[in-house]
Amino acid sequence: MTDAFMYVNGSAGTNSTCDNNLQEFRKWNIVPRMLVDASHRNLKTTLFGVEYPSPMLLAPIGVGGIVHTDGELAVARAAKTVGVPYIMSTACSRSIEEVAEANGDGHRWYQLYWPRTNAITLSILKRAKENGFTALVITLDTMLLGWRPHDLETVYLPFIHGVGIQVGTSDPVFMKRFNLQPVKGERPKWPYEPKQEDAKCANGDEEAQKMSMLGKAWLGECNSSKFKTWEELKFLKDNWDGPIVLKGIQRVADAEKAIEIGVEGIIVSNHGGRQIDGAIASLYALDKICQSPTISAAQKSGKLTVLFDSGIRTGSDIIKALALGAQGVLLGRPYMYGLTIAGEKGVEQVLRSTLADMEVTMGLAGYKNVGEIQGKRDEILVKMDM
Ligand SMILES: Cc1cc2nc3c(=O)[nH]c(=O)nc-3n(C[C@H](O)[C@H](O)[C@H](O)COP(=O)(O)O)c2cc1C
Ligand SMILES: O=C(O)C(=O)c1ccccc1
Repeated sequence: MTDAFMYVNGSAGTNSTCDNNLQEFRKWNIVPRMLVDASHRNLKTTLFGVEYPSPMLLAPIGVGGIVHTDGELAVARAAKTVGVPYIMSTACSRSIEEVAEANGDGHRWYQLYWPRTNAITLSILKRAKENGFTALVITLDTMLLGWRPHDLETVYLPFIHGVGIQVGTSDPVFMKRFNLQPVKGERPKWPYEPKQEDAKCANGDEEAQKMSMLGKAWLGECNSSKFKTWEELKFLKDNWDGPIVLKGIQRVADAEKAIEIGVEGIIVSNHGGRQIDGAIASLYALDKICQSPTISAAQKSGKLTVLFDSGIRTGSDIIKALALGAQGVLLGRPYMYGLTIAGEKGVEQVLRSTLADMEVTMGLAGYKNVGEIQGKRDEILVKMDM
C-alpha cells in the first residue's frame, strides 16, 4: 500500500511543480464583502449547454485498482450519487462498459489517451459514444510518462502487471492483434502486490506473462507512442460527435490555438505536477490565459470553455480558480484518498465535504452563486507577494 500511496501522491522529479501548484493558491486571497444577503446559495453551473449541480468535475485518474478493489466503479457510483460529472480515464482498471453501468444515469465524459493506431482510437470512441459519454477530453501532456523517481526506484508500474489496461483488454480491435478475445472487464487483484506479480512472471506463470505483454503493448499504444501534433486533431474532430476538450494547456498561445482549430474547451492543467518537474503552477497559467483578451472574448461568446485542475484541495481553491476565469474545476488526488480509505462512501464523503466547504465559503465571502464569482478576479481576489 505504501507504494500505491507513493504512486498517487507522487509527482515528477523533486515535486517542485506539484509544490508550486499548491503554493500559488496561497498567493491569491479572497477579500470578503459584508451585508449582502447570501442566505440562499446555489452552485449550479452550465457547461456545453448542460446544467450541473456544481462547477466541480472528477478528474480522469487511472489505475484505481491499485488502491481499492472496486476501483473506478466506486468512483463512478459516488459521482452519480452526488451529481458530479465523472471524466473516465483511458488508463482505468475497468472497462468503458462497466464504468458506464456503475455510473447509470449520471453525467460522464471520456478522457482519451490517444492510441497510435487509428482503428483502436475509432473503436474506443465508438464504445464511449454508445455508452453515454457526452464530451471527449484529450490529454496532451502525457505522450510519455514523466520521470517519477519513487516509482522508478521501486519498479512500481501497475500496467505491466495488467492493472490500468482494462480499456485495452476489453477492446475487440486491440485484442484481435494478439488473437485474443476481449475480456469483459477484469477484476484487478487487490491488494495489488507487484512483488508477488513479479515472482509469478519470473516463475513462468502464463497469465502473468500475458498481462505483462498486454500492459506493455497498451502503454506503447497510448503513452509511449509517437507524439501527436495539432494537425492530427482533425481526425478526432471528424470522428467525435460532441464537445472536445484539450487537457494539459499551460500557454496562452496554445489556448489561442485551441480556439483557432475550433475545439470547444480546454483544461488548464499540468497533470498535478506528475509530468514535468520545475514547471509553472497551473493556477499561474490559468491567470495568464484568462487575462488574454482573445481568450476572454471567446469565453464570453461561448466559443471556448475554460476548465482548470492541478491543486484543487478546498472550497476556497474552487472559488479562487473560478474568480481567475475558470468555468469549472476538476478534483483529482483528494477523491483518490477517499477511495483508498473507504471506497464508494469515501469518494462520496470527499465530494460532499468539498462542495459544502465551497458553499459555506462562498456565502461568507458575500456571494450567492457561481455567476457572481466567475471571472471577477479584481473584485474578489488580491495577490500577495510571498
Ligand atoms: C494517480 C493518478 C493518475 C492519473 N491518471 C490520469 C489519467 O489517466 N489521465 C489524465 O488525463 N490525467 C490523469 N491524472 C491527472 C489528473 O487528471 C489531474 O490532472 C491531476 O490529478 C490534478 O492534480 P491534483 O490531483 O494535484 O489536483 C492522474 C493523476 C493521478 C494522481
Ligand atoms: O499516472 C498518471 O499520471 C497517468 O496519467 C497514467 C498514465 C498512463 C497509465 C496510468 C496512469
